[in-house]
Amino acid sequence: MTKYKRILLKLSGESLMGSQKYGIDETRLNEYAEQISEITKMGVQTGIVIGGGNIFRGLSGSAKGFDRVKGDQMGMLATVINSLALSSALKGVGVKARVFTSIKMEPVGEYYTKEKAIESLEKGEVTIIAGGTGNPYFTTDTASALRAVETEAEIMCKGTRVDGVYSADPEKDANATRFEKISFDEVYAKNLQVMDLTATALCRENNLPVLVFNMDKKGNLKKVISGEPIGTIVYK
Ligand SMILES: Nc1ncnc2c1ncn2[C@@H]1O[C@H](COP(=O)(O)OP(=O)(O)O)[C@@H](O)[C@H]1O
Ligand SMILES: O=c1ccn([C@@H]2O[C@H](COP(=O)(O)OP(=O)(O)O)[C@@H](O)[C@H]2O)c(=O)[nH]1
Repeated sequence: MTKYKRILLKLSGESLMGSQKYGIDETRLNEYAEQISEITKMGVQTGIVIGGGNIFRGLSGSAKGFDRVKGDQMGMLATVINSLALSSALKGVGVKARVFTSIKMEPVGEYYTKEKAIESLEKGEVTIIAGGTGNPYFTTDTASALRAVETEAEIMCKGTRVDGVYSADPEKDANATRFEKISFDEVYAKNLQVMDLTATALCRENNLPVLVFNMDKKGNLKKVISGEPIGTIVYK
């Protein structure tokens, strides 16, 4: 028995770098594919939105003098590169995956519509939605929240490289403590930076819970789906 029938999994682009300084670490990519394969065997309908921070971030581009909109478009294209890499790794472990893009670029991926994505989920295909929201000034966390709500996922599972939501950034503060659960209002009041405010607001308004967990530990995704107490649940 699984706890969820349909999820939206957000994967961090930055985590895909693994031990590298840039780009895609194949070992990490294959580990992700294995973990996703495990849960598809359990029958969970899985939508995926993946970031692009391992390749390009619009904000860091504009800090170097890039036009922000062009930089964000480069960032969105980076998420397409990661999505193609993930679909190929999934194929390698025998999992059927389909890539949709929020910006028209057939035949790289099919142009996204809610209906086509749900059809793909219902067929049991891993449904990867690339290209962020298609708009600049947003993040892939916001794209994940949006696609989760649109495709009627029960939960957004945010796979990161930390064990959940902490009282402070655990990568910077060794005394930070982890919450087992926390409300969107508290995340906002305490100014916790685990997800941007646009994404947080979208989840809160649509009553979409978010589970933040460490995707870099093998077997964790299966634990999430089995309902084991892991990570932090953010709720309304
Ligand atoms: N209060 C917090 N709790 C957990 N993580 C936090 C917090 N504040 C900042 N972070 C950072 O957020 C990151 C998780 O977000 P994620 O979207 O996966 O990363 P990125 O934006 O680097 O791709 C963690 O690696 C952590 O450093
Ligand atoms: O709807 C979106 C999603 C992403 N981006 C751009 O794509 C980059 C990569 O996404 P993100 O930083 O969210 O990826 P992650 O942190 O998950 O690696 C961002 O910096 C933005 O420049 C965007 O413009 N609109």
